[in-house]
Amino acid sequence: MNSQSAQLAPPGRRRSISDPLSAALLPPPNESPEDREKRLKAEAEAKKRSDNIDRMLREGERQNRRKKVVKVLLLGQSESGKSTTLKQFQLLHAPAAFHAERIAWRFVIYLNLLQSVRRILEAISPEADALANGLDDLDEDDTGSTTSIIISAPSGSSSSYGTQVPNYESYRRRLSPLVDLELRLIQQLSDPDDNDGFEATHLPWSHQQQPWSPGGEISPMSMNFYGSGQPIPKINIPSGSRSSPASPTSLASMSSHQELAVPTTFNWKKAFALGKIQSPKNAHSGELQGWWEDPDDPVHVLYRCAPAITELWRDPKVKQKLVEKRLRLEESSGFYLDEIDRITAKMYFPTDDDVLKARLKTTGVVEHTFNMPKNSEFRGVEWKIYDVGGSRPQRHAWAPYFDDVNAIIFLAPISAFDQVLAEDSSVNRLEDSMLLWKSVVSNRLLENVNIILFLNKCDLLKTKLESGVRLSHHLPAYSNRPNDYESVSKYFRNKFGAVHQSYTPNRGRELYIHLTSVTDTRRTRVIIYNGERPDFIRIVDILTRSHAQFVI
Ligand SMILES: Nc1nc2c(ncn2[C@@H]2O[C@H](COP(=O)(O)OP(=O)(O)OP(=O)(O)O)[C@@H](O)[C@H]2O)c(=O)[nH]1
Ligand SMILES: [Mg+2]
Repeated sequence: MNSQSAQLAPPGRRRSISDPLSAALLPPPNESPEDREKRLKAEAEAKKRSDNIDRMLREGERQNRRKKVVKVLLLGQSESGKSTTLKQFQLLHAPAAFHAERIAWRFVIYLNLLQSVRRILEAISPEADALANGLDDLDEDDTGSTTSIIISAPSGSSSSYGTQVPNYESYRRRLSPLVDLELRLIQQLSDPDDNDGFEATHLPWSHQQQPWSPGGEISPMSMNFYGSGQPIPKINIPSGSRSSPASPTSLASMSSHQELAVPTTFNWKKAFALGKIQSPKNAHSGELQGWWEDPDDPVHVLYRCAPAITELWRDPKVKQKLVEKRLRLEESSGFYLDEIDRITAKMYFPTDDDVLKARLKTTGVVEHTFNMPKNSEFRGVEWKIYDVGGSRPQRHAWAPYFDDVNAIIFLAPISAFDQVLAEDSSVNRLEDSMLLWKSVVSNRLLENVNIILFLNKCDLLKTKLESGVRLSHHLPAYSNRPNDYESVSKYFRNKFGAVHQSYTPNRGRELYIHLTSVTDTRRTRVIIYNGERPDFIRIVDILTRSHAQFVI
């Protein structure tokens, strides 16, 4: 019996018979040799199972210890390209999910197109001319906005200028169904549970608010911009024609600077993910039944209005008017006017590039998690990327994320040197970016955070400079330096670098600066991740090797 119990006792452990558990585990005194054999076999199997579980637990622990989370915060003013950068991360690390969501962007793209059309109609309205003529003492150079030209006037104040202005009434009439369509799309894209669908676009804004500076003052920067600090008149013209069915609550009363922003609480991508595709309609032919067969789908109105939109956009007189008003729609967010036929086609399905170009303002903070690919040297690393709203009323939501962030990608759209903020037309966009940059780099909470600076929208900067817009007209300090892309981009690189150098509380911090166009997938991919260990991957490398606090 003793030898049996010795045999049963796990190696290295002594059992006392007074221990009730040991006593219970002892074999029955009258155990037959067959029973003993069965018992020993069962015990061996149980031990094997238990060892397996132990092994799995140990492996899980090991993996957990190895698993690292890198938290990246996307910062920058509104329309700087944060959400677009996030889309590029999605495209790189979760392409299947990105592609599955493409169809949901169809409505946003339609809305972007409709907004471009509305802005043209506003610009060519006789009321706009009447008002512009009344404001001829306004210095043209001081109104340097390309995306915030907001034209409006008391309704009905048109006729005395009617003879001098080409009659665009036919455009208004033919395009009037788009007014209602825009309203309908906004309602659909807003949270259906939220009756006040426009809420997110109407956040209160105080002129006293600083670009963002918790606990830090904003001092005047060395860059001074013509036009900043000078209020630019905002005038509202009802965009609908007299025959428009628009109601007082319709978009006609929503001026063009008011952007739709979908609340982060509303999962609109899921709501629109599948559209109305039911496939196949006919099992034999494989023919698809889709939204284009739904007479209520927005595509039908767009399809019918497409010839008029094309005519409007190509009309030389309209083009001239846009030039006069310096409304460069090609540079504005969500520009699809060069592809009207494709976008308004009944079976239009957004491409990757269409989604990257789509504009939907962010409110709140959106978190996305990506795992590094299994075959990469950083397998096991989890990225958490936070995309925040960049307009001034949204910036208060940034600070809580500063505590445990590992890297910041700061986006400054350097093409915006001649534009003003949508939320405050007295502030030059580049000046705002500079102030924001200074606030971020000088922040003590962020002193050990790696910073990557994307000087973004370089494609637009190049086009703008090539079209003859001079940086020195908006930034006197640039003086008579060459107005070409190389010189200007180098100048901005040095300026932003110098601000970091002067204000960082951590002189040892390396700053990574890239000239980017984040709508360009190929180039952005090279910056974010490629086989040649770009800066970005060097940062991940440093983070994953050296910071114990990233281990969960
Ligand atoms: N041509 C061009 N367009 C860009 C570039 N980066 C962003 N855009 C476009 O600019 C618009 C604004 O970009 P978003 O990514 O929505 O800007 P954001 O910083 O997220 O803005 P908020 O959400 O308001 O804070 C979108 O229509 C983008 O497609 C760029 O480098 N070049
Ligand atoms: Mg955004």
